[in-house]
Amino acid sequence: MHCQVYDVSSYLDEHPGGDDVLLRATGKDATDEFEDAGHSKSARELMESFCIGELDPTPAIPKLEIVSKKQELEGVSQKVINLGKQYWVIPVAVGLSVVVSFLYLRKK
Ligand code: HEM
Repeated sequence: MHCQVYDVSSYLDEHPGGDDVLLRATGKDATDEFEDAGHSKSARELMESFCIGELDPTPAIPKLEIVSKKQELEGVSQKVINLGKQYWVIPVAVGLSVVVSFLYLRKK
């Protein structure tokens, strides 16, 4: 709540609002729920005795994938090989048509 972290585990049985509301707010920002309940000044003072720390406002650092130069080159050469594999049909088709036209012209 309010960028602070509270450990209310020892207060569950004593909380006048019940333990269920506290348990439901565990592990998340309960600022709105806390404010909606209209807590008194003494409740806010009591709350401070349960404060265990501050929430770190810095966003989590995204995980980066480490790719070595060698892996990168291997990826490129694999792509070229795959491309070559796909286009074997063209030279074969050209070769076949040359043979067929040669045979056809020889018959004439
Ligand atoms: C360390 C944290 C908290 C403390 C010390 C605390 C303390 C109290 C106290 C003393 C009361 C009695 C009324 C008053 O004096 O204001 C109360 C009532 C209540 N609290 Fe909390 N509270 C805490 C957190 C929360 C949270 C996180 C929620 C909601 C998720 C919550 C929900 C309520 C509700 C619903 C009531 C009943 C209000 C009513 O009957 O009108 N409290 N609390």
